[in-house]
Amino acid sequence: MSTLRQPHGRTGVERCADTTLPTRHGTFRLTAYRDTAGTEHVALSVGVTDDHRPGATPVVRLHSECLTGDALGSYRCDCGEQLQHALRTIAASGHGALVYLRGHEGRGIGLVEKLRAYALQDTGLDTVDANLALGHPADARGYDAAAAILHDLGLHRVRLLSANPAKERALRDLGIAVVGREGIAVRTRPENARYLATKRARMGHDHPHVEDEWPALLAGEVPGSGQLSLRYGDLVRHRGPLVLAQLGQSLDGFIASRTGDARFVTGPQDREHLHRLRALVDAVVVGAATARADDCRLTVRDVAGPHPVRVVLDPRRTLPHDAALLTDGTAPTTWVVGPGVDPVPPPAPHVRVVTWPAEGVMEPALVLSLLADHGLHRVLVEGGGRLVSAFVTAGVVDRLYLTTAPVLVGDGVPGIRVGGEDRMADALRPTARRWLAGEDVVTELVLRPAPSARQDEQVDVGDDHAQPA
Ligand SMILES: Nc1nc2c(ncn2[C@@H]2O[C@H](COP(=O)(O)OP(=O)(O)OP(=O)(O)O)[C@@H](O)[C@H]2O)c(=O)[nH]1
Ligand SMILES: [Zn+2]
Repeated sequence: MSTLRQPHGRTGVERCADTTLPTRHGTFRLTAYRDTAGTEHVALSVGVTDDHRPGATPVVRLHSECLTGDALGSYRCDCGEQLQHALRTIAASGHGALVYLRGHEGRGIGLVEKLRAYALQDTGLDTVDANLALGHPADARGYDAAAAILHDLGLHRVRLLSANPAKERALRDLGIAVVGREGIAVRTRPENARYLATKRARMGHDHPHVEDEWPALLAGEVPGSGQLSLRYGDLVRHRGPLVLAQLGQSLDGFIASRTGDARFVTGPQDREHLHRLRALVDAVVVGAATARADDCRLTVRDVAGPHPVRVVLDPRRTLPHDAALLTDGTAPTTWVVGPGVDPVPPPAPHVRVVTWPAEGVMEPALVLSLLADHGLHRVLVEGGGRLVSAFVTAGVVDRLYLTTAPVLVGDGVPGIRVGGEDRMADALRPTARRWLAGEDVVTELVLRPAPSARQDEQVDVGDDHAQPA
């Protein structure tokens, strides 16, 4: 196996080994190359065979080696997350390749020089000026070997995963037809914010960042394959009524202590996630007991976005008149009360009182149809545990977001409870995706798959270890 490929550029490559590599994203074909300068590279591919069958345009990533980011998990750059993200995207596409380019370390200046550049950045220089101060170009990378590898694999026409227009231009010049290019948006962290900003401001990078992704999602678009798009894209794409439910509970299944103290079971990242869900729905629904206990406002504060209508289900009219939902006019409140006398004094102008026609339980399906009558079709059921459990048990919830915090409460207000089964095999085990939110784990359970939904339980939606930037 030793074909020398030198079709367009100066540097050619020789294919040296062909094997497989099982990874967390699935098993890739792993092809090793040595270029004419002696540098060794690898390509991880799926659905790429030597008989070069035509098909959908493959997804390709040219990944520049970054020891600190890829192997050591550095947050100074976004390489590690981009690498995992790209492998996942390529695996999910079923047809594509990631070319891992050695010799590109530090944008081609090498590891030691990159670390010297880091030291200069510690004194205030940005990533471009640090390179220049060391006598290097801002970017010393070449893509001849990458193009030769793509040609060798039969990938002459590609969709490129990159925010760097220079990579696209280089590949075009080397005979690869780039029919699309899409950046990989990863979360900006305090540690890499300046680096990412410099890449955009001084190096022509043009990919959406999480900060840019969110406004697009709010506007009803799913901008690429960034973390937020993966997490919330399905909700944005969803047409028609949508019912979400959310609970944050301890590992042993409680949403509050036995005195009702619920501050705070889960951490700030879960709160941010909850606020994103709120911003993506028309209405949030809580039970009166929760509204009383937490005196919650149910508005969107941790992220940008519109406030949903706040709906409180209060069959016995127990919500006090000074409850935040009745006094804070930031967002409209719909107070659904059981039959009886009208509230005295009359509620504030932002409160609409809706009288439930019957005494007793407010059936979830009927609550949803009442909300639909008021134009509220996308609904988030937020608590407490009994209300969320009732909606889940009634089979009306599309997705349940259950966040578990590494805390043991022992006794308290129960979180999710569904009807038990005798046999484990009969237990509710829906399709699930999960991600870390700081210390907590968010699990998304798809209780009612949308007809067109992808089976994407393998999708890695990224972890939030850092505080929201
Ligand atoms: N010299 C230098 N290199 C860096 C620095 N930070 C990251 N790198 C290197 O930059 C390379 C990655 O390039 P980036 O500019 O982050 O991204 P890109 O490959 O141009 O664009 P994408 O395709 O969108 O990822 C890796 O080889 C890193 O080692 C730095 O501060 N100085
Ligand atoms: Zn890096």
